Amino acid sequence: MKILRKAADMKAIDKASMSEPYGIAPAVLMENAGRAVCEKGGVYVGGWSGKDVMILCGKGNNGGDGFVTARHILAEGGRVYVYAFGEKDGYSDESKAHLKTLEAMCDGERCSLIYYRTASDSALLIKQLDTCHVVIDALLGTGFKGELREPYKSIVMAVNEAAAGRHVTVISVDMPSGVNSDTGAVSGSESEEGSAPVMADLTVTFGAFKQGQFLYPGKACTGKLEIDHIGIPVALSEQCKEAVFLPERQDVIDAVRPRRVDSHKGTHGTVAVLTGCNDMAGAALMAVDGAVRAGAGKVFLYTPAETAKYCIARQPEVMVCGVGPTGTRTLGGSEAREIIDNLENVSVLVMGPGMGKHEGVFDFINYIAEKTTCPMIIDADGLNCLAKHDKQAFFKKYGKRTVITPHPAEFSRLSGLSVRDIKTDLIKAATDFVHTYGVNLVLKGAPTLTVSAKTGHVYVNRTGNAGMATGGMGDVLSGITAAMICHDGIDSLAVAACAAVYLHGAAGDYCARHIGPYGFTATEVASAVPKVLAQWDEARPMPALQEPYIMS
Ligand SMILES: NC(=O)C1=CN([C@@H]2O[C@H](COP(=O)(O)OP(=O)(O)OC[C@H]3O[C@@H](n4cnc5c(N)ncnc54)[C@H](O)[C@@H]3O)[C@@H](O)[C@H]2O)[C@@H](O)CC1
Ligand SMILES: [K+]
Repeated sequence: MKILRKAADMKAIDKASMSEPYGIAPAVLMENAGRAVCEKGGVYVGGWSGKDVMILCGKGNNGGDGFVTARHILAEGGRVYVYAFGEKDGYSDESKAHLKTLEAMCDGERCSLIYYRTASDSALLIKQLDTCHVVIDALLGTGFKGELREPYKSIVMAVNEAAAGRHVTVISVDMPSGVNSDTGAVSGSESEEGSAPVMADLTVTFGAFKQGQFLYPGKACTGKLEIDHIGIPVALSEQCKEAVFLPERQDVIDAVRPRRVDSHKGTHGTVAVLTGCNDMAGAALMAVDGAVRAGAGKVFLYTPAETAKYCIARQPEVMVCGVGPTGTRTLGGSEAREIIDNLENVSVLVMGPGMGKHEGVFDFINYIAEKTTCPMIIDADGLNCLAKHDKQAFFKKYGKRTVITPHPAEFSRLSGLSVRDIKTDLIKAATDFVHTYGVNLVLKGAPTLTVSAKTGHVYVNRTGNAGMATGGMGDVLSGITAAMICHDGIDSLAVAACAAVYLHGAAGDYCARHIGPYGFTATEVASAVPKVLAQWDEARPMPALQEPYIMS
C-alpha cells in the first residue's frame, strides 16, 4: 500500500538519511533528485536533444534540484535557460555546490544562467517563454505555504499561459509550485486573482508521494505523477506510524478474499437495514440493494409499516418487515422496541438513509445501539440527528463498533467546522474528529477518506468519478459497507469500510466506462458491483475456485 507523506515527514526522513547510521550526503539526494527529473522528464517529452528548456529555480532546495536537472538535460543534448531566484549566498550548502558546478558549465550558448533580479530579467524570461519547448518548475516544493508571492505569482501566470496557448510542456519538481504538499490547497483559492499554482503536465516527486498530490484542488494541478526514491534508505521510506495510505487495487483484492467454496448463506453475514420513512422508501431500497450486490448472505429491511408497502417485492431477495401498526410512517423509540423483540443473530446494522428529520430518530438509534452489540453503520439522517444530540456520549459508548459515513455537509453538522474549513485541510478535519470521538469515519467526497478509530490510519480512496455525484450513491455505499464487514477474512471495521469505498468507486468507474460519464444511477452502480468483483477474481494470483481442476 502506498504511503502519502507530509512536508514535515519528508524533512524528518531526509534528516535521518543524512544521520548515522546512513550518513548520505545531502548533495547526493539532491543529485539523485535532479537526475530523476531529467530521466523521467526526458521519457515524457521524447528526449532532450534539440529542446530549449527553461528551468525556474526558487530559493530553497527545490531550486537546488533544478540546478542539477539543468546539468543533466545539458548532457542529454538540451539547451538550458536557468533562472535563479535566490541570492547566491542564500542557498543551502548543497544547492550552492550544485549552482557552482552549473555556473562553471555556462557558455551563454547551450547553457545560460540568469540571476533574476529586475524587470529586465522578467522581460527576457517572458520572451524566452515564447520559444522554449519545456519549462521545468523548480520554484517551490514542500516548503511552499499560503499564496504565491511576487515575482513567482506573475511568472507562474505566464508559464500557465504559455502552456495553454503554445502547448509548452510543464514539468514540476517534487510539487507543482503553489500547491500545499500537506493539504492540496492551492495558491489563489483564497481570492487573489492571478496567483494560481503551476498546472503541471508531469510532476516528478521524491522519496514518497505527498498528501497534496492526492487531494483536490492540488491533485488537479499535478498532472501525471512519477516517483523516484532518490536513494533514501527503504527502512526510512517504509516507516509508517501515523500514516496516510493510498490503497491500490491489489491491496483491496488481497483484503477481499475469495469466498470459500463450501460456504452457505449463513457464512456471509446477516445485514439488517433499519431505516426509511414514508417519503423516502428509495433510500432504504438502495441501501439493501448495496448489501445484496456486495454479497451479504441475508438482508433484512425493517422499515415503517406504511413504507414497507412500497418496498415489499421490489427486491425479492430482501426480507422486508413493516414496523409499527398500519399507517406508521416513521421509526422512533417504540418501533425500536418492536424491532429488538424480533431481531436475531444480526451481523451488522445499517441505520439512517431516508429516516427523515423528526425527533424520534435519535431515540430509535440510541435504543437499538443500547440493545445490540454488533457493528453499526450510521449514515445520512442518522448523522443529522446525532449532530443535534450528545454525540460525545453516544460515540464514547458505541464509537468503536460504529462506522459513520457523512458527506461534507453532514460532517460539518457533526464537527461544527464549516464545509470550507473541512475542505481546506480534509485529512486534519477527519483525523481530529476521529481522535476526539473515537468512531470509524468514512468522509465521503472527492476523494473519500476512511479513518480507523483503532489505529488512526487514514485511507485515501482513488476510485470513483464525478458521475457518482448524484442522489442515492451514499445509500448504496452504506449497504456495500455492511456486506464488506461480513466478508470472510476482513478483520477490522476500517478495512471493511475502506474496501467498500474502493469497491463502490470502482463500480462507479465501471458504469462511467460502460454507460456514460454521467447519467448512470445509484442502482446501476450497485448492479456493477458483482462485475467488479468478477474482475478482481480474475486478477487473483490463485484461482478463486478452491477445488481440484479436472483437465479434460
Ligand atoms: N528528501 C527530501 O526532503 C529532499 C528534498 N529535496 C527538495 O527540497 C524541497 C524542499 O526544500 P525547502 O524546504 O528548501 O523548500 P522549498 O524549496 O520548497 O521552498 C522554500 C522557499 O520557498 C519560500 N516560500 C514559501 N512559501 C512561499 C510563498 N507563498 N511565496 C513565495 N515563496 C515562498 C520560502 O521563503 C523558501 O525560500 C523538496 O520539495 C525537494 O524538491 C531534494 O533536494 C531531495 C531531498
Ligand atoms: K516545484
